[in-house]
Amino acid sequence: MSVSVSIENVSKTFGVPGTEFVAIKQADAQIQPGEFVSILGPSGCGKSTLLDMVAGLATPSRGTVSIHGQPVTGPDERMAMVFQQMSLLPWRTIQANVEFGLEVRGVGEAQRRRTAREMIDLVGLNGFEEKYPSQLSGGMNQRVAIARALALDPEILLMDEPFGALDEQTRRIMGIELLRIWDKSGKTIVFVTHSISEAIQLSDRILLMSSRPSTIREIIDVPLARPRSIEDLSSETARDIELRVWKVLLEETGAK
Ligand SMILES: Nc1ncnc2c1ncn2[C@@H]1O[C@H](COP(=O)(O)OP(=O)(O)OP(=O)(O)O)[C@@H](O)[C@H]1O
Repeated sequence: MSVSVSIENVSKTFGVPGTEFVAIKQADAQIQPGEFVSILGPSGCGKSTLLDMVAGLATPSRGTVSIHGQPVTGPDERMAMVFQQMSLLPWRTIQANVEFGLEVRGVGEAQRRRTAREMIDLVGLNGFEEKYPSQLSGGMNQRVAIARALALDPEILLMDEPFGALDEQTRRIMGIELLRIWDKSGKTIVFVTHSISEAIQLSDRILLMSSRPSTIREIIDVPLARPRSIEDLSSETARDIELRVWKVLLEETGAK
């Protein structure tokens, strides 16, 4: 099977000569088609920067990010991004928000309406099509953001702390929903999170970054069967992974 996302020898430096600093020193990882991979690491280590480079929203200072062997040179139709901040248009209905990206792509109205309805259905928001974002909860709005990204039918869904602003219970439930959608759609998902338990709940593998100037310090397999029950997530295997991640994070932040 061909590699979906390849991150090779990537570094990222910000600033101008004299005041520049290295955010990412060296990142290497390969993500397979259909995989669910989380990026986890200390605060400010470069998780979003790495995701932005995969998305083509930032350019590596050195090295290459490729999708199926083709270097990423900018935003690409094979990828769609979901951010933590609600990026919905408040003056548009839920239906019109989900249609937005399709409209930009010039998709005809009938097709747009059909696809948007399917995606609204997929994220469990049937009946809310004519509501506005302000009439929905935070979790529901994030479902809309996911529906809008999925409407573009990307091969790779890039998610930057999409549930970071939600309470713990909603977050866990959104994770279960996301896994259901992932299972149905077969998309590759790259998911940035601060939450160790969320990474264990969701991922096939965790890319664990060091502190800045960062590297991908470890790539951790999450060998829990799917679907993952609440018991699986508090099993010895899950606890061992959590402990292993915590040890690295505390060591990286000098807090051990
Ligand atoms: N456009 C930019 N210009 C200058 N510095 C930047 C830029 N984007 C990010 N940085 C810096 O690069 C480093 C990595 O930032 P990034 O947001 O990728 O980290 P993160 O791990 O996602 O952070 P957090 O844990 O806070 O979400 C930080 O020190 C940040 O201030």
